[in-house]
Formats: sequence, structure tokens, C-alpha cells
Amino acid sequence: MTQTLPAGLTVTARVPASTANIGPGFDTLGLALGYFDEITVTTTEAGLTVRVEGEGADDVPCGPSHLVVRAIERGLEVAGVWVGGLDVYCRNVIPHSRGLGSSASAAVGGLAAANGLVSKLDPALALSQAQLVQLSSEFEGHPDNASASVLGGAVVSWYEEPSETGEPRQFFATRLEVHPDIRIVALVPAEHSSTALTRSLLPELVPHADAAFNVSRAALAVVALTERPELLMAATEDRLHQSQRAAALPLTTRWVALLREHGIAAVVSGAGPTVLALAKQPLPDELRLAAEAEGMVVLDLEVADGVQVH
Ligand SMILES: Nc1ncnc2c1ncn2[C@@H]1O[C@H](COP(=O)(O)OP(=O)(O)OP(=O)(O)O)[C@@H](O)[C@H]1O
Ligand SMILES: N[C@@H](CCO)C(=O)O
Repeated sequence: MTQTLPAGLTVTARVPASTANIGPGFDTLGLALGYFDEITVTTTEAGLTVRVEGEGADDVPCGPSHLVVRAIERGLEVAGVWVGGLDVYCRNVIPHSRGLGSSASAAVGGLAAANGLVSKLDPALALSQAQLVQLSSEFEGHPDNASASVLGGAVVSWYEEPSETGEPRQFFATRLEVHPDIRIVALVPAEHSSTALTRSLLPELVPHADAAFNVSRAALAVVALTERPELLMAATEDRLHQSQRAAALPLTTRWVALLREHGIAAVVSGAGPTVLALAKQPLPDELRLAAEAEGMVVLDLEVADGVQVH
């Protein structure tokens, strides 16, 4: 029997940004970053109100098509719970369309908030982390970002194709603990980049040698991220997507090359344009100032845990 959420319940989800790929781990590796959106959801008798503060406040639709609202509704639907109305308040800091997983964070935050409400009604109905990985990956389409925002740390994500046509893909992810010596810096350009556009630049087929190259580097990336940070330079080389996207990301491409010339393991964050730098040392001041002079915001970030709800 469907249970109904009473009016007046409130939860807040604090959801991390994420970076995907980490160089060679295209559509597979992800990392949760300590840069957070907060979503507060209150159940009401009827209707929907959506307020957005910060990033996207002037752009995102404040109605039923809002990504967070759709994710909340999906979470409630899967838990089999009905609600009369919702008040949704988003305090956003994760920049949109910059390769920091904002859309995955919105999906994970909405699903986790729904799960928080469901848990208050009946803990037995709560969705598991595995379900949150599945639902957010299905919902947003990028399991490398979505599972990082659910599980935290670094993640390896993968999927199984359904045996029956019409069934959704089955998404899975496992968390890795990042070596404490690794410092993370994001260089965030002002301009946006469309994930759909930069994916359209990728070829349908790749040479076998390039596939083999990336298999070795992605496997090495797991070792470098967790145990051997001194291997990060070799472990972040890629032949499957970064050079293919370079024409759409000239500033990013130039900065990835420049940082790597300085011995800093830099990669394109997700589909760009953010540059992600991984190193044991802080970013040298002259590089920081030069990046800022080119209009980039330089963020020193911690590895984050997955979404938290209270
Ligand atoms: N917090 C949010 N609330 C509502 N809509 C959002 C939110 N975050 C992202 N979106 C929607 O998702 C779009 C950005 O998605 P896109 O996949 O292009 O970039 P991204 O998720 O920021 O970066 P990437 O997936 O490359 O890491 C925004 O333009 C907006 O429509
Ligand atoms: N792995 C995806 C991440 C998008 O956020 C890509 O590189 O297109």
C-alpha cells in the first residue's frame, strides 16, 4: 500500500561536486570534490515551490522540470511514497557546464533528499546506496560523476547491459580511498562547455593500440590514486578522449599541457572545460596567478565523502 508523507517534514542534502575520467578512465573513474550544493526539501499540503540561490538561479526552470524536482519525484516513486506538495530550496555553488558534474550532483541531491524524507516516514522503505547509484546514473547518464557524488572518494563505475530489451542498464560502482598526500586543484574557466558537443567529437572506433594504452593507464590510475601518487603523471595519460576534444577546449588543452610540462598531473575534468591538477605539492604561485590572469577561478579542493542528508 502506498504511504503518504505528512506535510511539514524537512530534510537537507549536502551533495559534492565531482570530476570524471581522471584522464584515462573515460566514463569509468570519478572523484568526489569538496565543493557542495545544498538542497532543502519540505513537504507541504499541495503544490510546488522552487527557489534557487547562487549558480543557475537565473537559468534553471523553477518548476516541475527542474532537475532536482524530477530527481526527488523519481526517488519517491521508486520508494512507493506519495506526497501532497513540495517546497524545494537550492543553494548552489557548483558551476554549471564546466566539467564538475553539476547535473549529476543535482540528480544525486534530489534522490538523496527524497530518501531522507522516506526514511523519516518509514526507515524500512529507504533506498540503498546501490539503488542511489543505479537511479542517479540512469537519471543523469554519467555514472562516473553520479556514483562519486553518492559514494564519495574516488570511484570505479561500470555497467551491465540488460538481457531483456527495454530493461535499464544496471550500474555499479565501488569506492577507492585516495592517498592523503594527493592535493587537488581545479582551474575553472569562465566559459561553459556542452558535454553533448564535446562527446560528439569522439570517434565511433579507436585503434586497438590506443585502447590498450588506456587500459594500462586506467589500471595504473587506481594504483597511483590510492597507493603510489608518484605514478600520477604516467597514470593520467589518455588517448581516448582528451586530444579528440581539444579543438572545442583550446584554453583547457593549453593548460593541461603547461601543467604537465611542470610535472603536475593535469587532465580535463569530465567533458571540460575545467582543468584538474593532481600533485603532491601545492600549485606554484606563478601558475596560480597566470591561470587567474587568464580568467580562471583556481579552487583548492579536498576529496569529499558522498552525499549527506540531515
Ligand atoms: N543544481 C542544478 N539544478 C538544476 N539544474 C541543474 C543543476 N545543475 C545542473 N543543472 C542542469 O544541467 C546542465 C549542465 O549539465 P552538463 O552535463 O552539461 O554539465 P555539468 O554536469 O556541469 O558538467 P559535466 O557533466 O561535464 O561534469 C545545466 O545547464 C542545467 O540545465
Ligand atoms: N565521462 C563523461 C563525463 C561527463 O561529465 C564524459 O567525459 O563525457
